[in-house]
Amino acid sequence: MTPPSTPAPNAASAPPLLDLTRLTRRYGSLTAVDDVGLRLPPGARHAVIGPNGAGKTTLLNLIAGTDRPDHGTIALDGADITRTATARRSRLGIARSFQQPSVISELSVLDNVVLAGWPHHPKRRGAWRRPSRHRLHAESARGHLETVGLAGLAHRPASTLSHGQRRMLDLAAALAGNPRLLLLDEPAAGLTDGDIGRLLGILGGLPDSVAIILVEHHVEVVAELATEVTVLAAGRVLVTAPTREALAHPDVRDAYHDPGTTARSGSSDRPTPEATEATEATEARG
Ligand SMILES: Nc1ncnc2c1ncn2[C@@H]1O[C@H](COP(=O)(O)OP(=O)(O)OP(=O)(O)O)[C@@H](O)[C@H]1O
Repeated sequence: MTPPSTPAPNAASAPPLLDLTRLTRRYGSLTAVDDVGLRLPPGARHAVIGPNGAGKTTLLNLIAGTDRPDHGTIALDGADITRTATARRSRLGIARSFQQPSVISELSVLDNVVLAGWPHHPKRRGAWRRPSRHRLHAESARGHLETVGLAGLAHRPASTLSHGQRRMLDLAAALAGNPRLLLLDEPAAGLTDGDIGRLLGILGGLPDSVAIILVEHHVEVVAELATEVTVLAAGRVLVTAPTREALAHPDVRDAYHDPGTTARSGSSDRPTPEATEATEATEARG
């Protein structure tokens, strides 16, 4: 499974898919995201890692538009979207999954995806009173359920799904908007090894037209999926580099070993043994 790492031939002249410039978000005296810059080409496979409280989720919130920066800019395809509403960003192709899967338990698995895709569907108007259009929505939703391996459970109430299945449903709902940029917040959290394997297969199989920013504590997932990694520490970019380089970077190891310099809360995600294994695995691959 080799994610796309080579930009398209005209990538040098085209604007990056996403361009973050000096992005800063403060909560009172705490600077959660501090002067962050990041450029991603279309189809990027990019991971953001860092200790608890490093600012990873806040960064995703700023990109998705559910939070606003105090300073800095966000551009999508060269257009400034810093002040663009979340719903509009979603229609422009930014989708996300959440740390806690956002699933509507009362609805069926299929209807969760239909609902998520509704605002994005070209034939959404009047679909509620036109069965043929309703069928179109259901067909594309079924396609996304197939992608995540839930097609066989389409008519089950979402409340009956396991944690791993809810995560896959959350992913199908994110895919329902046919995103160009998929923001994934700890998609492997709480998954069994088998589920993580399935997740890797699904994400690895997504087309190049979908760029991914992956926030993840499982370093082996990062090593498998990402071609480039940004390490955040106390809101700042410690390093952005190709995955193997970033995971092996001495500052990264120091940061994870010295919570006083980076982590504000807890240190459960110190990936010391995993990072070492993942780095070795990445080195072995290439
Ligand atoms: N709405 C908020 N109000 C005040 N402080 C906040 C808010 N959101 C986040 N923070 C603080 O900003 C810092 C960064 O939080 P964030 O959730 O982005 O970190 P993270 O890297 O995603 O952490 P984790 O890995 O634990 O999810 C933390 O100190 C957090 O407590």
